Amino acid sequence: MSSAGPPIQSKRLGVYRIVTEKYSVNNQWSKKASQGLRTLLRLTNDIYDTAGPGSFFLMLVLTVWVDVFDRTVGLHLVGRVLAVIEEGLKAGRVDGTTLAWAVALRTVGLGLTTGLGYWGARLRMKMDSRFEAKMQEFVLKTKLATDLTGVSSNLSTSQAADQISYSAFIQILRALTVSLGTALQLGYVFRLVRSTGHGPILAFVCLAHPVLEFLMQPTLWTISHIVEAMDPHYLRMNSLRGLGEAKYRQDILMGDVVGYVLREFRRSVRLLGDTDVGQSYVQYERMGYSSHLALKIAKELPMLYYAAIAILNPGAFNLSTLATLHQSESLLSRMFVEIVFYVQHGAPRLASVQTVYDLEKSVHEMQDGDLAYTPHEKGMSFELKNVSFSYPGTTAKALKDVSLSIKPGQLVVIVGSNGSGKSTIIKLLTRLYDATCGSILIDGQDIKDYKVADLRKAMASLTQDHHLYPLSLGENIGLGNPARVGDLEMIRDAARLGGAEGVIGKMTDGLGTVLEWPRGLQWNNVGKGNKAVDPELKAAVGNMKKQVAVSGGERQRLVASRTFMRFTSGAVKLVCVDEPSSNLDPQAEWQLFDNLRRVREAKTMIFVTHRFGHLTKRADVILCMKEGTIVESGTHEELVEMGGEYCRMFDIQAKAFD
Ligand SMILES: Nc1ncnc2c1ncn2[C@@H]1O[C@H](COP(=O)(O)OP(=O)(O)OP(=O)(O)O)[C@@H](O)[C@H]1O
Repeated sequence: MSSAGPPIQSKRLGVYRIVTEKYSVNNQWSKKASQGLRTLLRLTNDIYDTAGPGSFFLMLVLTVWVDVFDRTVGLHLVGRVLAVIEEGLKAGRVDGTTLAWAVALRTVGLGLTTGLGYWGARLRMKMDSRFEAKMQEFVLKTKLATDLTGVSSNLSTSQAADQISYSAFIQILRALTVSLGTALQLGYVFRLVRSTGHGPILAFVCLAHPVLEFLMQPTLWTISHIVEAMDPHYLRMNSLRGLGEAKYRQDILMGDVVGYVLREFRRSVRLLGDTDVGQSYVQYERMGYSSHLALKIAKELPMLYYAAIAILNPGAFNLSTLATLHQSESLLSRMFVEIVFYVQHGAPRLASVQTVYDLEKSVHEMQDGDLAYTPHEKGMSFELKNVSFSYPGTTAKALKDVSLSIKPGQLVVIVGSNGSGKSTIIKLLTRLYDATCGSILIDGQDIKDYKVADLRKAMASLTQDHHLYPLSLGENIGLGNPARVGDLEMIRDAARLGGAEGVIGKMTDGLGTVLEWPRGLQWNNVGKGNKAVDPELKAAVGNMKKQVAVSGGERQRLVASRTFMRFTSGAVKLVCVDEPSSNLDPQAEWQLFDNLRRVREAKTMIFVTHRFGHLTKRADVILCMKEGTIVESGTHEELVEMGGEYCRMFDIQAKAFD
């Protein structure tokens, strides 16, 4: 069956289960190779574009020089020096001029090669950074454009994207250049021993060890695999070890469970016994005794060969040829190992480059429409007809056959128990997801017909899910209206309406404060108990660690300010507010809703809330949800009179004040 992937095999090693694909030469091979070639061509082209023709060709020439010519030419020059010395030793007098020339040539060659190698490495480093930045931009662009459905279905791809670098290209290139260098080196060995007829045997003797090592040494790095810790005692040990983390400290101390945790840890260690917990990679690569022995013998083959020649055919080689051959042999063996390394590491990298390129194919799971959205002057209207919805990758229905209509400018409040589908309705109305069944109309037209970007411009949302960006507080608010992100006056106004004035005032850098500056801070050997450490260094780390932090309520105020900033575009026709006040104190909550109410004009407003109060009383329509359906709808008075689900929830809250 062509659709089936390669068969897999599973192996238990120590505490791990290791699942790998079984290698088989099948028709997938040529498909993979041609795909790899296409990726390599695209990658080469991209690198060429980023580096420019000058740097690109210079890098090629330098790499080819170092890998192809240098080693052979270098060996030849060393051989010449040794030959002159040998002749001198035989004759009892060394020809000083010839020797000086040979040594000078070798020295110049060495200097030249070192210089070119250094230059090449610098050039590669520069190209590496430039290309890395270009790929990061590509990945960022595709990630930013990916819709929510795409995000959930492409999780692994986006993880792979972070590991990309142009080293894939360099490794494939070096595999090619080192192969070429090896061929040249072999040619040189053949030429050297042509007269003796030992060329092929010598080549075999030189390559036996690396080839055997390649064939016999199992390795996990280069094959698709899954490693899973299986041993229940090992898993429990790790869980218990995890309880040492700072986040559990309060629970552990207050719960008085230290003794229990330590006792259980010791018990797990006892039950685990001597089961190997070493790294899965190391366990996988461990070889049996006979394989080890075979490899050791293969390594000694050249020495055995020279000894045999010395006994059987003493005149076959002179000393300098032997010395050069000995160098060749170790060089060839090293080069073979290099080829294997570059191929083995280059091929998976190339595959991960492909996954990055594939990102652009899967950006939009949702189809964009082509109709421009012309806003209704009073606000957006909605019509949901028999809408059902399941989140991507799930089968459970978050919404079941929901039908409703919202008129322009209405204030709608959605209430209902946890998990009843309130937030999901908002996500469909703002087209973060498409309904699985049924249809949604905006201003009488199918939501899918509109250009998504147009719709988003006309929408503002404020939920608990919003995060602060790792940018300045000013940008965090200003990005509500990207066109005015630098307008400090507007930002301050928005901060006042969102209740964030106080938070910003507290910060030394005001609107310029960055909360989570990704500094990649690392330190080592400067912690407590290390007496040798300079106290100033310790203090410096202590100071560095301080990140500016805000409380949950302060974060919500900043996020709310961003929403108020969004209104400054004048294009917003729908405001969705999904329980943003859980961390706000009653005064702040009242202020937030009051400020939102003040900007209500020409906007449809939809609120999701668990609290019954001024919002529900002012609502034009309340939708009461239960288990993915709308069970009741109407005004507060109508629903209370109905005496159903809404009335029951309202009574529970009202009783608290009796
Ligand atoms: N991203 C998601 N992936 C899968 N299922 C989800 C996702 N988000 C919500 N659900 C499920 O969809 C159902 C409706 O969730 P929704 O968030 O709309 O409820 P809610 O009424 O807003 O709840 P709450 O009052 O707790 O905020 C729940 O069963 C929930 O588990």
